[in-house]
Amino acid sequence: MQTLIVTAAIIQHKDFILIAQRKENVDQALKWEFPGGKLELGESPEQCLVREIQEELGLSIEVMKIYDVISHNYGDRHIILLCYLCRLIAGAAQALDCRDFKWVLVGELHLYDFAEADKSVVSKLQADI
Ligand SMILES: Nc1nc2c([nH]c(=O)n2[C@H]2C[C@H](O)[C@@H](COP(=O)(O)OP(=O)(O)OP(=O)(O)O)O2)c(=O)[nH]1
Ligand SMILES: [Mg+2]
Repeated sequence: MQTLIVTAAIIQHKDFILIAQRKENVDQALKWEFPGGKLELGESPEQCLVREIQEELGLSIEVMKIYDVISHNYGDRHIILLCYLCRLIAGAAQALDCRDFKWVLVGELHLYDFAEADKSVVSKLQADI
Protein backbone atom coordinates (compact mmCIF):
# COMPACT_ATOMS: atom_id res chain seq x y z
CA MET A 1 0.00 0.00 0.00
CA GLN A 2 1.24 3.51 -0.70
CA THR A 3 1.86 6.08 2.01
CA LEU A 4 1.11 9.67 1.01
CA ILE A 5 2.25 12.77 2.81
CA VAL A 6 -0.58 15.30 2.72
CA THR A 7 -0.65 18.86 4.02
CA ALA A 8 -3.80 20.51 5.35
CA ALA A 9 -4.41 24.16 6.23
CA ILE A 10 -6.39 25.30 9.24
CA ILE A 11 -7.01 28.85 8.07
CA GLN A 12 -8.47 30.96 10.85
CA HIS A 13 -10.07 34.34 10.34
CA LYS A 14 -11.76 35.83 13.40
CA ASP A 15 -13.88 32.97 14.86
CA PHE A 16 -14.13 31.11 11.57
CA ILE A 17 -12.18 28.33 9.89
CA LEU A 18 -12.16 27.74 6.15
CA ILE A 19 -13.14 24.23 5.09
CA ALA A 20 -13.45 22.78 1.59
CA GLN A 21 -15.60 20.09 0.05
CA ARG A 22 -13.92 17.49 -2.15
CA LYS A 23 -15.10 17.03 -5.73
CA GLU A 24 -17.44 14.21 -6.90
CA ASN A 25 -14.85 12.34 -8.96
CA VAL A 26 -12.03 11.89 -6.42
CA ASP A 27 -11.37 9.65 -3.43
CA GLN A 28 -13.23 10.77 -0.29
CA ALA A 29 -15.72 12.31 -2.74
CA LEU A 30 -17.91 15.11 -1.35
CA LYS A 31 -16.33 14.87 2.10
CA TRP A 32 -15.31 18.08 3.82
CA GLU A 33 -11.64 18.64 4.63
CA PHE A 34 -9.04 21.18 5.59
CA PRO A 35 -7.79 22.24 2.16
CA GLY A 36 -4.35 21.15 0.99
CA GLY A 37 -2.84 18.26 -0.87
CA LYS A 38 -0.05 15.87 -1.58
CA LEU A 39 3.56 16.78 -1.05
CA GLU A 40 5.45 16.95 -4.34
CA LEU A 41 9.07 16.04 -4.85
CA GLY A 42 11.47 18.73 -3.68
CA GLU A 43 9.06 20.98 -1.79
CA SER A 44 8.74 21.53 1.95
CA PRO A 45 5.35 20.92 3.61
CA GLU A 46 4.98 24.70 4.05
CA GLN A 47 5.70 25.34 0.34
CA CYS A 48 3.25 22.59 -0.58
CA LEU A 49 0.50 24.18 1.50
CA VAL A 50 1.04 27.68 0.10
CA ARG A 51 0.89 26.22 -3.44
CA GLU A 52 -2.18 24.07 -2.79
CA ILE A 53 -4.20 26.86 -1.17
CA GLN A 54 -3.45 29.16 -4.09
CA GLU A 55 -4.45 26.42 -6.59
CA GLU A 56 -7.58 25.25 -4.79
CA LEU A 57 -8.95 28.51 -3.37
CA GLY A 58 -6.98 31.41 -4.86
CA LEU A 59 -5.78 32.54 -1.45
CA SER A 60 -2.39 33.65 -0.17
CA ILE A 61 -1.63 32.25 3.26
CA GLU A 62 1.15 32.31 5.79
CA VAL A 63 1.86 28.94 7.38
CA MET A 64 2.25 29.57 11.11
CA LYS A 65 2.89 26.31 12.95
CA ILE A 66 2.16 22.62 13.00
CA TYR A 67 -1.07 21.78 14.86
CA ASP A 68 -1.54 18.02 14.50
CA VAL A 69 -0.11 15.03 12.67
CA ILE A 70 -2.52 12.23 11.79
CA SER A 71 -1.65 8.78 10.49
CA HIS A 72 -4.72 7.23 8.87
CA ASN A 73 -5.17 4.04 6.89
CA TYR A 74 -8.00 4.19 4.36
CA GLY A 75 -7.40 0.60 3.27
CA ASP A 76 -6.31 1.48 -0.27
CA ARG A 77 -3.92 4.19 0.91
CA HIS A 78 -2.19 5.27 4.08
CA ILE A 79 -1.91 9.01 4.64
CA ILE A 80 0.21 11.09 6.94
CA LEU A 81 -1.76 14.30 7.33
CA LEU A 82 0.25 17.34 8.44
CA CYS A 83 -2.16 19.98 9.75
CA TYR A 84 -0.85 23.53 10.05
CA LEU A 85 -2.35 26.66 11.60
CA CYS A 86 -2.37 29.29 8.87
CA ARG A 87 -3.18 32.94 8.50
CA LEU A 88 -4.89 34.58 5.56
CA ILE A 89 -2.69 37.12 3.81
CA ALA A 90 -4.81 38.08 0.81
CA GLY A 91 -7.63 37.10 -1.49
CA ALA A 92 -11.27 36.14 -1.36
CA ALA A 93 -11.83 32.39 -1.50
CA GLN A 94 -13.05 30.89 -4.79
CA ALA A 95 -13.80 27.21 -5.45
CA LEU A 96 -11.04 26.82 -8.08
CA ASP A 97 -10.17 23.19 -7.38
CA CYS A 98 -12.76 22.00 -4.87
CA ARG A 99 -16.52 21.54 -5.04
CA ASP A 100 -17.36 24.14 -2.42
CA PHE A 101 -15.92 25.96 0.56
CA LYS A 102 -17.32 27.50 3.73
CA TRP A 103 -16.18 29.70 6.57
CA VAL A 104 -17.46 27.81 9.61
CA LEU A 105 -17.52 28.63 13.33
CA VAL A 106 -15.21 26.25 15.21
CA GLY A 107 -18.17 25.14 17.34
CA GLU A 108 -20.09 24.12 14.20
CA LEU A 109 -17.33 22.10 12.47
CA HIS A 110 -18.82 18.80 13.65
CA LEU A 111 -21.96 19.50 11.59
CA TYR A 112 -20.01 18.78 8.38
CA ASP A 113 -19.26 15.33 6.96
CA PHE A 114 -15.47 15.36 7.25
CA ALA A 115 -13.05 12.78 5.84
CA GLU A 116 -12.38 10.12 8.48
CA ALA A 117 -8.77 11.23 9.03
CA ASP A 118 -9.95 14.72 10.02
CA LYS A 119 -12.39 13.77 12.76
CA SER A 120 -9.88 13.87 15.60
CA VAL A 121 -8.58 17.21 14.33
CA VAL A 122 -12.11 18.62 14.48
CA SER A 123 -12.47 17.35 18.07
CA LYS A 124 -9.11 18.81 19.04
CA LEU A 125 -10.01 22.23 17.58
CA GLN A 126 -13.31 22.21 19.44
CA ALA A 127 -11.59 21.28 22.73
CA ASP A 128 -9.09 24.10 22.23
CA ILE A 129 -11.71 26.86 21.89
N1 LIG B 1 -5.98 18.04 1.64
C1 LIG B 1 -6.53 17.20 2.50
N2 LIG B 1 -6.55 15.88 2.19
C2 LIG B 1 -7.13 15.06 3.07
C3 LIG B 1 -7.70 15.54 4.28
N3 LIG B 1 -8.20 14.47 4.95
C4 LIG B 1 -7.98 13.37 4.22
O1 LIG B 1 -8.29 12.22 4.49
N4 LIG B 1 -7.31 13.73 3.05
C5 LIG B 1 -6.91 12.76 2.04
C6 LIG B 1 -7.75 12.78 0.80
C7 LIG B 1 -6.76 12.33 -0.26
O2 LIG B 1 -6.68 10.91 -0.22
C8 LIG B 1 -5.44 12.90 0.23
C9 LIG B 1 -5.11 14.27 -0.32
O3 LIG B 1 -5.33 14.28 -1.62
P1 LIG B 1 -5.77 15.55 -2.48
O4 LIG B 1 -6.78 15.05 -3.44
O5 LIG B 1 -6.15 16.74 -1.64
O6 LIG B 1 -4.42 15.87 -3.16
P2 LIG B 1 -4.10 17.05 -4.15
O7 LIG B 1 -4.83 18.27 -3.70
O8 LIG B 1 -2.63 17.08 -4.26
O9 LIG B 1 -4.84 16.61 -5.47
P3 LIG B 1 -4.32 15.92 -6.81
O10 LIG B 1 -3.26 16.83 -7.34
O11 LIG B 1 -3.81 14.58 -6.44
O12 LIG B 1 -5.57 15.87 -7.63
O13 LIG B 1 -5.58 13.03 1.64
C10 LIG B 1 -7.66 16.92 4.58
O14 LIG B 1 -8.14 17.42 5.60
N5 LIG B 1 -7.07 17.70 3.65
MG1 LIG C 1 -6.35 18.77 -2.30
